[in-house]
Amino acid sequence: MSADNLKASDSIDFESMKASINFDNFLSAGAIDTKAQALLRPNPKLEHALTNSAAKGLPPISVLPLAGQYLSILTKLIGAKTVLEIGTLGGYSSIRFAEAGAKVTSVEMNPKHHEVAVENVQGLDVEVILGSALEVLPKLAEEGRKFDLVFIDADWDHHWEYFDWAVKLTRPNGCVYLDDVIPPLFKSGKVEDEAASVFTKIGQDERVEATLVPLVVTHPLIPTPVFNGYVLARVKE
Ligand SMILES: C[S@@+](CC[C@H](N)C(=O)[O-])C[C@H]1O[C@@H](n2cnc3c(N)ncnc32)[C@H](O)[C@@H]1O
Repeated sequence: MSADNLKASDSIDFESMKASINFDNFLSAGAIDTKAQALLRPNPKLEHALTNSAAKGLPPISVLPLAGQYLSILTKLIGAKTVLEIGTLGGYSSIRFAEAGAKVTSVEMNPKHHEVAVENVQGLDVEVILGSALEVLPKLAEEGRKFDLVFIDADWDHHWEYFDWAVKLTRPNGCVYLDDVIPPLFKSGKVEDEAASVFTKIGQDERVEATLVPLVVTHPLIPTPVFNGYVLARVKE
């Protein structure tokens, strides 16, 4: 469908909409992102976490500030008091959840990342468990642990396995946030059936209702806008 196929209506600013339907608009993603930074407030704990993580040689792959703000808002909106995070890195997103009022349990397999995260989350209600997620999550389930929100942000090869455990570990009407679901679809260079299977599996999972939230994101270290997205699932009662 081209922009010209769209019908004008009294309630829609059709000219603006037409102007916004242009593939080249993606080239402005960086400028829009820069403007949107105005939504953020200074946060010394987060700034310290980034500086300390960089000084200790951790990769700059924590959630971006606006995404962190989103996680904070989501935590508050659903009144999450307990958050499970898979993939801690230096604890940037853990800090977001904790400052939003949740007790955070975060799982990290890399000892160096674990050590830096423990430094960065000092003073907050964050437990960083050192271990591989597929070993730690069954133990948490055995202990009968349940969380209000599970945030999955580790490697991309085990999305379904993490999601499956996350659902088991989420209380009824809690939610699972599975990050970075778009880039793995391009792993083989094209979006093929088998790569889409995480959507198929989640779609067939009667324990949840879920949706894809697609995003265009910009990262200071990546020259082009990135097509990314996450799955947000509600665990049924
Ligand atoms: C993208 S980073 C997490 C970023 C963090 N959530 C943030 O926003 O600050 C991914 C982290 O997951 C960890 N990781 C990867 N595979 C893992 C696994 N199987 N179990 C636990 N942690 C894992 C990596 O070592 C890395 O620190």
